[in-house]
Amino acid sequence: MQEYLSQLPKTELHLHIEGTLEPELMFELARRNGIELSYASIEEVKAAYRFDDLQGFLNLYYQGMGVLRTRQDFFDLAMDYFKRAAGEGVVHIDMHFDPQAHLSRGVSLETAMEGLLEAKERAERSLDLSVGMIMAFLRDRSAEEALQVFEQAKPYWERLDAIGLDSAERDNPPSKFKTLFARAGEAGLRRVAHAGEEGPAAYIHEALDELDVERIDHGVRCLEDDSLVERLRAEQVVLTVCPLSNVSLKVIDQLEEHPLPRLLEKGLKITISSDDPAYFGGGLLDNHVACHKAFGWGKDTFAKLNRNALEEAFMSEERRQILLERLEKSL
Ligand SMILES: Nc1ncnc2[nH]cnc12
Ligand SMILES: [Zn+2]
Repeated sequence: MQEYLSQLPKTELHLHIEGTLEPELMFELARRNGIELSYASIEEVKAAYRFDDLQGFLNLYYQGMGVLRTRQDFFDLAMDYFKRAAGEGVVHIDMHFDPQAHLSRGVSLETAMEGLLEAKERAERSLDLSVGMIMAFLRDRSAEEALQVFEQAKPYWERLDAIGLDSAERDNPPSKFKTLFARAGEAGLRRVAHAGEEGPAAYIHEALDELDVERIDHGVRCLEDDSLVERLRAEQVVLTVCPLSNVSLKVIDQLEEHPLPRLLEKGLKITISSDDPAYFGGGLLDNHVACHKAFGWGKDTFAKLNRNALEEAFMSEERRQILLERLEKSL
């Protein structure tokens, strides 16, 4: 099965590029930029990656990305991940990135954008990988700041696929960002949002109704509301579920208890992703292998999850057709 899962062309719709920062690269970038880390060794960093909840993780995630200073750092971060992902059979990644987390520590939008865009272009030329760009906004910061950053990013709008909404979900409802999402829609951008990870099922309804998003990142708490489940099924709204992330952040106790099998049984359009692979114990292939072990899923289920992801990915129709055909041949 491991071999089948390795060669299966896999598509990831939910990945934070800053969450791919492996401790080894963190140390290298710290050295390059003359930054003193609060960790003495790579082992110490890894030992710190035990979280009680989303906020516990976010504190380390924002701290870790402090080593990213130059355009080259952003390029290296992304390229490092793209190579690893392509090496394990990932053919497409829709990548979130968090400009506000860099602006707030004095790193310009241009520095982050130029480094990430260069890595995307290099990967698309030199690896068998396509990359979608999702500019994410931090929901625990103000709506005014988000709008201001979105306007500042105008020179890059045509190179973005979508905007997203992430960071601390509790008490930061989607409706807070209604104006931003309307503005992004007018600018021709697609929209996605994290909802129903730690926040209530009502936030999923709200993201659909008030932000007009086309997919929900996580969404696992939809099961608390039968009418919502029925709506997600009828509209075939894609959920980008992140199994290892949910275990790491204690959204669920253990993978065997994850609602994924129930979500599939209910006929929802499910995909799986790695979220922040450097922090949550593995990339997209590891998530596949863990689900196989926990749920006993066979080839058909994994084919379906990746077909779903390919159908919804931010990529050209030409590449989608090529990859869909390749997926069918790999079965
Ligand atoms: N799992 C997650 N939820 C919310 N915001 C995030 N930013 C990075 N990973 C995240
Ligand atoms: Zn996420």
